Amino acid sequence: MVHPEEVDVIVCGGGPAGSVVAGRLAYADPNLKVMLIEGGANNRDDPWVYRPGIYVKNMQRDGINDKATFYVDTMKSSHLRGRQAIVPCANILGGGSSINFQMYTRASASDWDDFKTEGWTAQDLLPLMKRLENYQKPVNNDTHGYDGPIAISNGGQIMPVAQDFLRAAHAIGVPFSDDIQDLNTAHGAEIWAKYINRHTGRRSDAATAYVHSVMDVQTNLYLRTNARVSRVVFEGNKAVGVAYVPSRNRAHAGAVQETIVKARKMVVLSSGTLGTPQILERSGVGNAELLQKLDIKVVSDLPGVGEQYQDHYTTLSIYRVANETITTDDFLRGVKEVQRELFQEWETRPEKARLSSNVIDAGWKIRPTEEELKEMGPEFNELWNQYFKDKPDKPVMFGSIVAGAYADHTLLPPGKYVTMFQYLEYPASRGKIHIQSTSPYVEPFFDSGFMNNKADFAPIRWSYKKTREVARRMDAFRGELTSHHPHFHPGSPAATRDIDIKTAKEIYPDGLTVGIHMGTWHRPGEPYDASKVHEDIKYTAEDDKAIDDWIADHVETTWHSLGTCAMKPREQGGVVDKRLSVFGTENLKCVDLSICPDNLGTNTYSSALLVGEKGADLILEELGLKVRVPHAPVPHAPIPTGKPATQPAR
Ligand SMILES: Cc1cc2nc3c(=O)[nH]c(=O)nc-3n(C[C@H](O)[C@H](O)[C@H](O)COP(=O)(O)OP(=O)(O)OC[C@H]3O[C@@H](n4cnc5c(N)ncnc54)[C@H](O)[C@@H]3O)c2cc1C
Repeated sequence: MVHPEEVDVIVCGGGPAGSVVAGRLAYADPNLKVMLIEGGANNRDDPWVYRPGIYVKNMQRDGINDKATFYVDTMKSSHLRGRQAIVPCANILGGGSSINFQMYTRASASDWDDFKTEGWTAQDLLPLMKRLENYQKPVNNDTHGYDGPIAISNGGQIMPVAQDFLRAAHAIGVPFSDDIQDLNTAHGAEIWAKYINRHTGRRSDAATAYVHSVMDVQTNLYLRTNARVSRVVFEGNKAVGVAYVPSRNRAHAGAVQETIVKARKMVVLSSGTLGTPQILERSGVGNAELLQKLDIKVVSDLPGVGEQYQDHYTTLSIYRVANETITTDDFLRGVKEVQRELFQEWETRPEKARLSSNVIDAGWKIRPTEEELKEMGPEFNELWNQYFKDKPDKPVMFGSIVAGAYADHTLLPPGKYVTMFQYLEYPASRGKIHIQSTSPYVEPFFDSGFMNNKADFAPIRWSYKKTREVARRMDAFRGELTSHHPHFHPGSPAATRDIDIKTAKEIYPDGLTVGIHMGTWHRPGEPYDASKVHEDIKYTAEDDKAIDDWIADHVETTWHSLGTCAMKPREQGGVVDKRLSVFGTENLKCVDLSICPDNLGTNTYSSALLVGEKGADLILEELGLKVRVPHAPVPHAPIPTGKPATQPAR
């Protein structure tokens, strides 16, 4: 079908928020013509998207995998000891939901209330939180939904180390809960749910749920992929269309070749926190000074565009576990027979398969005790008093356990591992992104801002210690992978200890060097016994410094970008109002996580969907329409047992 040159609404960017808006609008009225323009490829029936267990491959930066765009800090950062941080972002239909780790969490109620915007309190949003969910777990509260397009379950299998983690977490004072995603719990551990449909074993991505579902039953949703939106076309300050270019400029001598599509009613920017501000700036919406330097005609002077970039910060520490532990290491290493077995299992029984999981089966949200706060220094205590103290629903850190090493396995010794992720949920640091050229092919100036506020070190340091205490109390624990821990002084009682001799001998029974004495290179120990661990490790100031250096050297994105087109008053640097309309323009909205004026303590897929649902309601209201529920049936609903799941099926 040749696509029309004019439609009613154009949605730019097919991530979770854009997919919700395009799908909800098109389904609400079959006469409304909606076009969704996505920079990446179509994700439909891509087995490297819908099989949950292979998600780590999406982070390969090998020049072949182009499901992600890698934003790299333009400048070296003194806060990262001279390092440049890298923030991978989705570049595929479905956005982050096609490549993410599928971990299901939700923001705390006070996070939405803190937006201080009419219509956006947690209470206002609760019906929309329920509307989007097809929650497939038993639960004891009334905050989840059961008829929505996005499936949430425990996946095909739960690894035994998850229970080991929960028992150890309980031993250090973090209680078990059946649902810490109830919008209120800020200190507790749980079996961590996933965006996986328990009936099909497939990833629950936003494009399948909201876009393909509608395209299967209606003809008014036009999908254009591999097309990068370069700018919004204005008449005066009214958005009347967009210009897009091929995502790769490998013809026309690299020149920018634009195609224009007209929008009769509205243009919606949903290109994500790092994409949307670039489109705005190329269109003449942003800091007038910057735009004039690039010879861009100013449509609306909004200095807040591209500012206040936020993320969550991840550090990870890797532990050795007993050789009999079930982990994904051999699958990830590429052991042929293991891969064959797991792929075959998925093809025949995807709903119960080991690959129908992200193997991140347990996790926690934690807040420090009064005693722990005393050790966290003045900078964090000041932040605590302002931000956390009176909001008992805000966790300071998240943590989760992966049954395997989240690392390049060619760099690791043989054996089995678990990875402890530590996530800082409300960093005080801020970054920015701005275009450097009018060309959509030129990389922007990017400053992740990671760790540029000193207050962010203490909670990560505290959390590293907490997860280490949990690891030591797990039955499976067999030591620390020293390369993936802080470099403590070898004489310090806090120094890490690698694999014990017994476990090492099981790996290399005929090895001639197992357990040799070689100074500080090896610290083989007596077999570990978790039942004898009662005391926490004590750290000196020098040890804390080693942890802080490790944080600066290794802290990474949690891929939870938000905040660059904030919904707040214009005079405070705001970019959109409470209806998500861009200040100083007409018929132009931003609907994605760039609109968050403050951080959200959650893995952000749920929030992006929610912003999409809210945006869809606001737009439909302006168009005199109403959302139609339930949404169109999601494709790939139960795959008949025994049939290859790669067949297109409804
Ligand atoms: C690797 C990774 C792991 C993650 N893990 C989790 C997790 O386990 N759980 C969780 O809850 N969240 C996770 N997230 C976060 C979550 O996926 C994101 O918060 C969410 O996808 C953000 O949605 P969005 O719609 O705001 O933007 P995005 O998902 O960034 O979508 C923006 C879309 O716009 C497109 N685009 C960009 N520029 C243009 C342009 N100029 N023209 C046209 N299209 C454009 C992009 O290709 C993309 O498809 C993860 C994200 C990543 C990247």
